[in-house]
Amino acid sequence: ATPTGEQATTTPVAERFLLTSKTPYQPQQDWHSYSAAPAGFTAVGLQHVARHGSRFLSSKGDDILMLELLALAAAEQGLTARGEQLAELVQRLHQAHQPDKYGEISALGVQEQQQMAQRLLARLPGLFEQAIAQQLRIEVLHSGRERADQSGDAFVAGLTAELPALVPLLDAARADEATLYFYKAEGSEDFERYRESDPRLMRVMKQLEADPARQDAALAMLSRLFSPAFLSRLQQGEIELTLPDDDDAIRNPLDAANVLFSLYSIASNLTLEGPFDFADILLDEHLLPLAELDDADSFYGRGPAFAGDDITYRLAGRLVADMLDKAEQPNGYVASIRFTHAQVLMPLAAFLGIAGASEPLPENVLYRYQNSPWRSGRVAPMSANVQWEVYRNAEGLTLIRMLHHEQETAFAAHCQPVAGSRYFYSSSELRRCLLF
Ligand SMILES: O=P(O)(O)O[C@H]1[C@H](OP(=O)(O)O)[C@@H](OP(=O)(O)O)[C@H](O)[C@@H](O)[C@H]1OP(=O)(O)O
Repeated sequence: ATPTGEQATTTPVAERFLLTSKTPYQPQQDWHSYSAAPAGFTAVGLQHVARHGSRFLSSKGDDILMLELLALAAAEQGLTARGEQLAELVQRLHQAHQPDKYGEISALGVQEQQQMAQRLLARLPGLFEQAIAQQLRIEVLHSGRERADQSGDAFVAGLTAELPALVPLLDAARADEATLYFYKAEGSEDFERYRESDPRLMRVMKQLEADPARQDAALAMLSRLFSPAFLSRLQQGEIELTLPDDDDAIRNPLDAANVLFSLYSIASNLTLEGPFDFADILLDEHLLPLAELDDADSFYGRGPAFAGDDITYRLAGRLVADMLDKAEQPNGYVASIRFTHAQVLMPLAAFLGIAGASEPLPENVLYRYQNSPWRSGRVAPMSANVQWEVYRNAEGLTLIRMLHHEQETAFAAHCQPVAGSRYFYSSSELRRCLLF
């Protein structure tokens, strides 16, 4: 997959971010190729925010529902040989989550975070040596949820394995819901209302689910696994599988296909616990319409969404203000490192105006892969991150260079970099162009 854009026709389907928001992390640029800071400026700080690393299923559910559907089919001799292969695979995937790995980061997730920390030290060695010499501290913040806290631990382990002298400089990790869980914290009532009942959102999601091509892909996917007799029972609404404390359910072929898509995509995060290989079971051409639906759900639910309305990303302004304040007033800290969720990294990228992550759609244009560059696999893969390197000169001017998944990235077009540079912005310009 190309970090900047996607050749719609030449990129193999498998590279079209089929794993959507479950895409494991890859750094998008080698730091050796980063542009040099303007003359007279040295790195003095880092403001970092990352999604947690690759993980297990966020909660029990999709595994249980699929096991129940497969058992129901098996009891009616309604499984094909491939369906029996799937049943064995899903059983192993379920077992890998026991006794309670739901919501935790996986071994791959630990690796992603540790290696990101090691690349940070490799690209800014002077910054951390200076911090040790001047006893500057590192603030560690997370959303309050386990996988975010675990990711902070992995990142910190990556730092201290290389530089043990950092250990006494690290604050104890603490939750900061206002900036790292804002979509659920107080003040998020308008956003909650949008998610639950906005008529535009309800309309577009209903349209996308009803799309005949998507319905056909779901049926084609399932017809490789279940007998025609069982599938028609599912189509007639004779099968209803629900969960006690979760609104996920299987009532029709699209529900079943979406549950299968969720298991297929999370398997990519569990390669070190697995392997859980869906290659013989699912075809990319059936997965693509489901990935598009999942991306649409994220685009409208926590991405740029509808042109002229910032309801889905307005609250990210709290985090941007926190990052900017701490970049300008370090108060004895060299870095703030933050660990959160896709529900923060998606709106943050929209708020910052990052190209490919911030283009909304007019209400009368439905999200499709053909008419939007937005892909959750590109905007918020696992371990997605925004890093602001803070530079200062002898006059005390503060510049910020942004990295998005470790790629040099411009802020919104209406933010002006300093003369003669593409990626370095004064903090006062960013305050003007982002927060006013
Ligand atoms: O895909 P599921 O249903 O697990 O959705 C998760 C979110 O995962 P994502 O869809 O973003 O890949 C999860 O975000 P994460 O960054 O923590 O992985 C979120 O915390 C969780 O609540 C689910 O989101 P939802 O919107 O509540 O379904």
